[in-house]
Amino acid sequence: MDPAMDNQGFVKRSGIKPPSKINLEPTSPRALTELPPSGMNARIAMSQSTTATKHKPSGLPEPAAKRKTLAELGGEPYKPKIPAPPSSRHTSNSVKSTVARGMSASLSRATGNTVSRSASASAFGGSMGPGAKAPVANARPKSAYGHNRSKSHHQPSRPATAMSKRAGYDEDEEANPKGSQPFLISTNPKETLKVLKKAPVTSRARTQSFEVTPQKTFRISHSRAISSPSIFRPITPVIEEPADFDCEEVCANLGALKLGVSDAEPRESESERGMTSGRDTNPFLKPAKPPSRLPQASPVRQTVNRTPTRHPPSSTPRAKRTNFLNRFTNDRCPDFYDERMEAMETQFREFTARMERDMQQATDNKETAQQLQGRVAELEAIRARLETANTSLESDMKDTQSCLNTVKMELEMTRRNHTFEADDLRRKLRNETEELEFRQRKETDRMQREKEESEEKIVRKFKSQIEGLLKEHREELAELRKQIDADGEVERSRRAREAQEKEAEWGSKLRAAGHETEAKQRELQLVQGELINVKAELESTRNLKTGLQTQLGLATTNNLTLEAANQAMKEKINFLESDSQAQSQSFNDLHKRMQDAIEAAELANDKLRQEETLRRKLFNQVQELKGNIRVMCRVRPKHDSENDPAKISFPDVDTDSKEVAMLGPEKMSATGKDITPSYAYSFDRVFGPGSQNGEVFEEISQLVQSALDGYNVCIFCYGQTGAGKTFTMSSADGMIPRATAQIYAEAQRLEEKGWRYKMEGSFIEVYNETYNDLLGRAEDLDKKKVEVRHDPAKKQTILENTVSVTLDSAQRVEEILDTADKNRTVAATKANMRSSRSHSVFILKLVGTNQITGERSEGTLNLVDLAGSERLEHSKAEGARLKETQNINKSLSCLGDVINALGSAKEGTHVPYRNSKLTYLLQYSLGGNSKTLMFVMVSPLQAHLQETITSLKFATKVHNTHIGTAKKQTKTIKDDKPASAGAKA
Ligand SMILES: Nc1ncnc2c1ncn2[C@@H]1O[C@H](COP(=O)(O)OP(=O)(O)OP(=O)(O)O)[C@@H](O)[C@H]1O
Repeated sequence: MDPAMDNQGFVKRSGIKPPSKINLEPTSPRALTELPPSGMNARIAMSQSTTATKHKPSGLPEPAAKRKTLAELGGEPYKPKIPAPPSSRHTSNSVKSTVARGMSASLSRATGNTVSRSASASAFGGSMGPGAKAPVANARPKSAYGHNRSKSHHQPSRPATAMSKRAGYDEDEEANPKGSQPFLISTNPKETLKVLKKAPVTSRARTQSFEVTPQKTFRISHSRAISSPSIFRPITPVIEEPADFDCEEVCANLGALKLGVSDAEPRESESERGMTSGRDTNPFLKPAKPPSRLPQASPVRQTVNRTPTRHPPSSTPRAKRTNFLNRFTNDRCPDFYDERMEAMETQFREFTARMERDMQQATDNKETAQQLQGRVAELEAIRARLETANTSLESDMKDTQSCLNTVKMELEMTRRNHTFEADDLRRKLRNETEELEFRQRKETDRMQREKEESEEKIVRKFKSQIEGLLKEHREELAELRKQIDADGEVERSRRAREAQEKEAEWGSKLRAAGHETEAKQRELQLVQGELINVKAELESTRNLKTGLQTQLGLATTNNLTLEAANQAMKEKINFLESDSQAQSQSFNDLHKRMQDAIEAAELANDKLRQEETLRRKLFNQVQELKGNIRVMCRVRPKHDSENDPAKISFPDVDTDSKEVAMLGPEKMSATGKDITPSYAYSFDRVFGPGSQNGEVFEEISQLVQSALDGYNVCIFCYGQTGAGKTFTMSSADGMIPRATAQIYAEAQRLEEKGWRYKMEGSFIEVYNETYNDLLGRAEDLDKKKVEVRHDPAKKQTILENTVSVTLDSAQRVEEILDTADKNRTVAATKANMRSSRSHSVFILKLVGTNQITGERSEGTLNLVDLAGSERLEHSKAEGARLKETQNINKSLSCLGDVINALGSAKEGTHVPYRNSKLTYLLQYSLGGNSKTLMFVMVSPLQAHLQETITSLKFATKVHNTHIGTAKKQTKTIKDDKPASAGAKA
């Protein structure tokens, strides 16, 4: 990793400010490494350009780039070199490379022109010392100069110049018998002097001067025209001497020539101008002034004056040559010599001054280097400190990490404890709610009893009062009758007495009339005539008497009646006059009490209705508290024919009956011990093998009640084949008949509270992902296409092409079950074992209306007997069985997915109801608006243990799912619209 990045990270963590990047750079080993010569120039250029912008933390001067001198390259100990001025560093470098190239080229030429490039390099090395490399790498291969140099490398030989031919200097050949031998000149003056001292000088040579221009010319020139051919044959240019070469003219020209100053690029000129350009192109004949193309830096010029005093004795050919040259020069060009000497001295002084400056700068550089080393040491110390801090931070981080892990573990523990506590609380809540429910039920029963008792009491009381009143009235009437009878008797006897008196009166009258008649009879005779008259008169009198008697009788009767009536009226009047107040008071009281009793009965009824509503509400709240998805487990008993029972225990059978534990087969543990794995599961209720259907139904009866109250309820049995699903759900005393019987009884009971229920039942089978109507005709079973549609607005499922039976009596349920059973039996004969290979769904729609309260409720009860789950590898099913098993497993898995999705508790989560026909059919009976109860059926056999554990795991997953709060589907009657349904039976 980049240390700077490291440091930044460290700063963030520790707050210690790291040194700046620039500050660190010198500490890096690379910064301290010497660059190879080929990289020098680039480095210098870079440092020059970047130092201006870089931050200098210590304020130290930028150390001068250390460059190897040629002497260093040659393996000599370091000596301060004359540095070029900063602005001309690049140029100096190129000068060096040019020098090197020039030298090696010259060498190539000098050694018979057959030396290869490597040979020239080795020659350079030989000259400069071991280990030195020719700086060819620095050369630009495509530069014009380089190109020309390359050309010159391959030149087979330097052609002999006309001048040399013409002059025919034997001395030259003598001094340098192998031809012209150029000297290799170093930029190091001492080196140069050394070379020059060793050089053989002819007696004729007076002055050999050479110059080093900063650009790329390194030239040794000598006055060839006036000296005998010397060893200082010019490297360049090769001059084509004109045919009329005149020594005098050359001297004259030399007078104008400032020796040591020449064309900056003679070689280029040479190549450009060609070797035959004549005198005009000869640089020696040009005025010697620095060309404008030269770099701004003044060229380093090294001039060695080889004065005669330093020459060897004149007896040597070299001395002779020198003397000759001096003499010649002094004789011919004294001014030029003086000027030249002066110039040389000036240059020497300049050179010395520059040497001193360079020495001073070297010393400064050393100091700077030392300071930098100190800085490097400081930075190293900082780095060490930072590393220590980093290490401590890392250890801190590890500690923090371990703390974090501990905290995480604690958090996990707390969470687990919390879950346990929540479970406990939930269980406690459930127990409490159950207790509450129980109390509430008891309270309701008690109130009901009290109400009935009070009603009975009131009725009894009223009855006795009415009876008392009636008795009183009867007695009064009897008395009145007796009195009337007695009065009638007295009247009758009086009337009879009156009649007897009248009779007696009329009898005496009759007797007197008879006496008179006898007297008169005599007289009759006398008066027989008169008698007949009298007889007639008598007859008429008799008639009158009869008439009178009849009139009397009538009058007597009338009189009696009138008297009786009169008497009754009189008595009545008397009676009424005496008791009317008390009687009316009594009647009023009686009426009032009756009114009160009726009002009390009304109030009691109202209260009862309110309590019924409250009971429903409380009941459903209790159901909600119990959870909208509840799971119960039932273990069927072992049949006599079955062997090898599984080890199943019920740890809390005496208390809650909510746990079941299975013991797995014995296993050998890693430590070599026999261990028996135990699998414990907890549900809302666990029924052992001894439980009866009635006991099971008691637990679910409340849910069935919810369907009447307007909820969608779904009860399904899940488990492997033969675990007891059908026995629990559809046997003669299973959940379906019990549920329908309860619903019917409850609907009857609710009638007195104003509820009228309409109940319609359907029985659908899902076999191989197709719907079949189990209440239709057996022959249509596989022909009729049953359609299931949904009404999302009403959240209702509509079955088309199915028979739905109205439950108008308890017997209808039995009929439904019989028909369904028959159809399944038919199907079972058609397809082997179909009954256990299909899902059967009994759907009971309950629509209730209350005319008194105006309420309406729509609930559905779904009782589902699922097909037995089976593992394919276990069943080894093939063909049709394989397809059945695959369809069963698919639909059961879809059921699991639906419950999972419902439990994800995210609003808008997609619930995959459409993935199977079963879940599609139960869409509105599973989920938010419904209450679900799952029975997981368990086989008691060891052979089914694995399948049992799988079923129990699935059930546990369902048990841990929370599917939201169910909503009651109630409306007022105004909103009532008939629910659509399938074909009616
Ligand atoms: N609780 C129980 N008490 C007595 N017998 C039972 C009980 N449960 C189941 N059985 C008997 O076990 C046998 C298998 O039961 P059942 O047919 O109900 O299983 P199933 O799970 O419905 O099987 P399938 O998935 O094949 O329909 C039947 O003979 C049934 O009478």
